[in-house]
This record gives sequence, C-alpha cells and structure tokens, in this order.
Amino acid sequence: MTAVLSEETKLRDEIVTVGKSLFDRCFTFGSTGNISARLSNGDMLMTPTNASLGALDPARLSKFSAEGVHVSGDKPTKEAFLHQCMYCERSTASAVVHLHSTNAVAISLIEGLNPEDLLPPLTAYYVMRVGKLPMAPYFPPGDAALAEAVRERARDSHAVLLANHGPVVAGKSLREAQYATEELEETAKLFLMLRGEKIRPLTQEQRDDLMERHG
Ligand SMILES: O=C(O)[C@@H](O)C(=O)COP(=O)(O)O
Ligand SMILES: [Zn+2]
Repeated sequence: MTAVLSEETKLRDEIVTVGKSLFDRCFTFGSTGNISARLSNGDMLMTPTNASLGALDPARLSKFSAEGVHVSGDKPTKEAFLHQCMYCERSTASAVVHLHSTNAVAISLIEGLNPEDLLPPLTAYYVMRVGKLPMAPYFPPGDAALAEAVRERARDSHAVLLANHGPVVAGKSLREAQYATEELEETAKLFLMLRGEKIRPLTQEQRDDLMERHG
C-alpha cells in the first residue's frame, strides 16, 4: 500500500530538494541563504540558522505558527522576520528564497543603477519570472530594519535585491520562487557580460504584450 504523505511532509522534502539543487549548482555556498515555505493553514517552515542549503534535514527545519511564533525545529534563520515581511506584503506567496548568488550580489554593488529597477528587461523569460528588481538599502543581516526595508519594496515587487548582500524572491510555490531566483541570477550574469556593449532590451510594448499573454 502506498503511504499518503501529508502536505507538511511533502513541503519539508521539497525545501531540502530545492536547497540541495541550488547549492550543488553554486547558486549559493557555505551556510549562506535561507528558504521558507508556507502551508495552506498559514504555518511556515524555514531553514535553520547556519545550515548549509546543501545538507538540510527535513525533520530539523524550523516551524512557525501562522502568527509568527517559532513552535518547533532548530533555531530559525536570522532572516525569519524578513521572510515574514515578504508574506505580509505578498498575500499570494507560498515560498521565499534568499541567496548570495554571485552575479546578483555584484549587481547590488554597482553605483549608478536605478534603485527602483536595477536590471533592464533583457529577455522575455526575465520579464515573466522577475519583472522588476528594486534595491533595499544596506542593513546588517538579521536586522529588523532590513526586513522593514524589504517589506516596503515587496509591495510592488516579488523580487528585491539587498544592497551588498543578495536577492530575496517570493513565489506562489517554492518552485516558482526557485526559478525566479535562478532567472534573476542568470540575467545579472548576462548584464555583467554585456557591460560596455550597446544593448537592445525589450521595449515597453514587448513587455506589455508579455504581461497580456503570461502575466
Ligand atoms: O547573510 C546572512 O547572514 C543571512 O542573510 C544568510 O544568508 C544566512 O543566515 P542564516 O539563514 O541565519 O544562516
Ligand atoms: Zn544573506
């Protein structure tokens, strides 16, 4: 007889799988980054602090009640409040991924980019998965002011780049958040490769058309 896995068990396993996949492909390294996902009853699962995304234990993930109280598991990521702020602003979000992916971090260090939207719409897939990338000013990791700065920007965008730190991306599912974070990183890489070249991003008309088709 096949055992029926609970929603929570499946989500725990998915966080572990996504974390390992991101880590194995060098989207993050060491114990950087954190992942959270929300259950249909509003409870949240988060990666523990100082855990490598490449070696998570499903049984030790930190669990929060819908009200934001830590109820079980290891000591949570120091960015727990930041993840909660994303969920507050993005009512349809079921997952949040934060990474220290190198090319996105590099973008967060460049002077003179538009802080309301750091990257040009280079490809259709970027427009569909990310769309807009505002920057939150620098505050130390885990600082409540960082979470508040993200909350403000998350009102208009499911992706935010933390200055001198890395991206935070919300999605309707964990896979959606993962894919958007990967797309952001690859677009950051393209942007850096093309610095100094005359580039031809998508026009506003092309973006509007994409939103009509896939928005
Ligand atoms: O940059 C940091 O310190 C955190 O934002 C981070 O990425 C890892 O912190 P923990 O999730 O508390 O390990
Ligand atoms: Zn971080």
